[in-house]
Amino acid sequence: MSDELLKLRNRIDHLDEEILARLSERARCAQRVGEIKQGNAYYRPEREAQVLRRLADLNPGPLPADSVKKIFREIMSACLGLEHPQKVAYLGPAGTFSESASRKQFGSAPTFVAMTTIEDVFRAVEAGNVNYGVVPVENSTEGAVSVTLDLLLASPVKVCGEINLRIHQQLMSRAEGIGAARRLYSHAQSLAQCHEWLNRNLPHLPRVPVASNAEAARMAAEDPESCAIAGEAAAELYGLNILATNIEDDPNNTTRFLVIADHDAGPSGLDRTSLVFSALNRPGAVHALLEPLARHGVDMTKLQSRPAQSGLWEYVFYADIRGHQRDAPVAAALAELGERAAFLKVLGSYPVAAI
Ligand SMILES: C=C(O[C@@H]1C=C(C(=O)O)C=C[C@H]1O)C(=O)O
Repeated sequence: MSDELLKLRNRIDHLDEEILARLSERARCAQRVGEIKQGNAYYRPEREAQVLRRLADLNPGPLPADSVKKIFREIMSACLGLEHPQKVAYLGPAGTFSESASRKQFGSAPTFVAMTTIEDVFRAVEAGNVNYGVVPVENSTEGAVSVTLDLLLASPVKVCGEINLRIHQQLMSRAEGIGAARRLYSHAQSLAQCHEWLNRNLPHLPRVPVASNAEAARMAAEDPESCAIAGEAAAELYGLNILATNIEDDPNNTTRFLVIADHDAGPSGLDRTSLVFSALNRPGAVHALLEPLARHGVDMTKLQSRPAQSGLWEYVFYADIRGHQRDAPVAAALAELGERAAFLKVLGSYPVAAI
């Protein structure tokens, strides 16, 4: 081994010892924070977002800010686990994009529980069987997830976080090439998202829609004459070879998830608030409701309508606005909106996705 290589490796060993000593000190601080919280919510998404944003700003390189955030995401995950072990429910089965989104937000320390339906995720949080739930709320190409919107209206849970996940689709199989494949499994939505790529590259391979991407990967693991389209996590879980990467037709395809809990988040300095309200059925009613937001300078980042369960042609509106409900302009605008609306429910304030 060259002298220089040896020296560099010794230096890295020494730095690792320093990092480990500091990590242990950090973990002891977090343990003490946990004792001070005395059973109140241990997970503080606003604080985690601040930590990630601050370190990304301070980052001197050469590591990219994204790598720094991922490393600190795991450090905080382990520290939170020391304070109190966390349980997170998501829309299963294991290996779906919902699981990847959950890990992106919580790191790998919690116990992740796969649920069969979005409603089961809500019920698990409401019953206190888990601390947090992760549910998809909208996709950049498919639009809103209406089941989630309806459950948010009816359920007492709060929104305490958001997660944006880029959806990358991978072609995978047990074999090392596509030659022997007789069929392709995937969820119908993923087949649609890769439609053009498939028409170009595998026009004659029969496409078989199944219940989820993860199920497609599981079936491809059992059937050597098949392949599947799913996310990277599913390939890893079922030991499949990735034959073609990122085959989705729209490279910006993103799904937004919400984190639900029995509490929302404190102000982080860069927040969003989700609300749902209904308008009286008269001309100009929606405009009158939104007017206070504009007057107080509160930006709206989403407005979506859904038919109300109560009556024919009555609508409820889901809005996301910038800012925390405790920020003065947001609080003033919400108070006025509440007076004018037939119904207003603030679903929660939470930090804008930091990772
Ligand atoms: C240490 C704390 O508890 C948790 C762990 C954090 C961390 O490791 O930095 C940050 C926020 C909390 O989710 C805290 O609240 O400060």
